Amino acid sequence: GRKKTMWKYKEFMPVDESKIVTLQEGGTPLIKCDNIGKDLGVKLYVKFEGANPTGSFKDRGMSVGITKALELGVKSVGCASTGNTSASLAAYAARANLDCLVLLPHGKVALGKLAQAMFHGARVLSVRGNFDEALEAVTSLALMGEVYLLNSVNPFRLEGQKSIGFEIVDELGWRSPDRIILPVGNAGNISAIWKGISEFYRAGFIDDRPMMTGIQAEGASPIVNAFKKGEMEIEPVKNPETVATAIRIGAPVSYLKALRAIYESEGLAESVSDKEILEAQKLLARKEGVGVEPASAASLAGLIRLLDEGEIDRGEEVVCIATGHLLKDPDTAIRACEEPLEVEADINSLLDVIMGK
Ligand SMILES: Cc1ncc(COP(=O)(O)O)c(/C=C/C(=O)C(=O)O)c1O
Repeated sequence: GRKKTMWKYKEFMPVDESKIVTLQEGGTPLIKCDNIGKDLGVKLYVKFEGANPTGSFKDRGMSVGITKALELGVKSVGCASTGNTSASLAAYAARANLDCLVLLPHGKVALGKLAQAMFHGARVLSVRGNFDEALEAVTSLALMGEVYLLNSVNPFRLEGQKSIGFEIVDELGWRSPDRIILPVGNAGNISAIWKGISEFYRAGFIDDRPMMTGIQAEGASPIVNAFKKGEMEIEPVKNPETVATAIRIGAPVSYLKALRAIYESEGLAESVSDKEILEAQKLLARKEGVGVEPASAASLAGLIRLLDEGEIDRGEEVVCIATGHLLKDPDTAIRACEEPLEVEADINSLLDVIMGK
């Protein structure tokens, strides 16, 4: 049978099947997390998107996006990125033999992602500004026809990412969990997952839909602010700040789709502190063996916060989307730990250390 990839659902993808650019993305693990779930009193699953070819959910959207780029005959692709989009675009562009230009916010990109964008051969520009300013700049370039824009403002990206929703309901036995919780930055992913699940709902494959719950970092939470006021317009955050650099975004391009997904699904939006994010990141790694980058842990941090606030009921079945692999941001991981102790290689020195002398 066909390898477990997102292309199991190719009939729902808007691409000509013959020339798909793929690294066998998708088909990621849905990991039951009873250790943490029991403590919290919920039935907890983690959808581990770190298992994708370049280590984040972006690969799903890039596979469709680059396939369409070839269909459209473009020669060069581009994006602005907090890191993972650029890593994924660089890899898929290389595979499709397309030139690739990425604009990254200077000094604010996690090491693993920067290494990937550079090593896969993208032309990397380090922009003196934040992600939002970089996105504005690359969008102008795209409007001049210099590059084909593959940020999540490009609908083909969402057509790939909606497969996260397909896989969750398929794996649960053709039914929805009570709630899907995920980190929200530029807000493409929450919109895409809601779209996918709604397509299966309208096709009659499932007869219920989950509550979509978006989590942002306190220093970068324009969508949460709008949700709490019941509004459909956002106030962009001028200088977004968070240790979770993947979601250090102040003017999310897909905010309207995201708010619609949250309201339509009777979901929620909440923000969490950097401290809560880093604690949740460690909890996943040390209680479940699931290694995720900081932004991905925002989904668990949000679950904990919302349970404490009584916004989420004990006993709910919840899927947290872990959007990127731990290795993406090794600096933050190492900074959160004790310095390794240096020892001599001889047994006596080791025994001294092990015996706590
Ligand atoms: C690990 C991780 N978790 C969550 C998000 C937020 O998803 P969206 O709400 O769909 O933006 C991102 C986004 C990254 C970029 O926007 C980029 O790479 O330019 C991410 O890398």
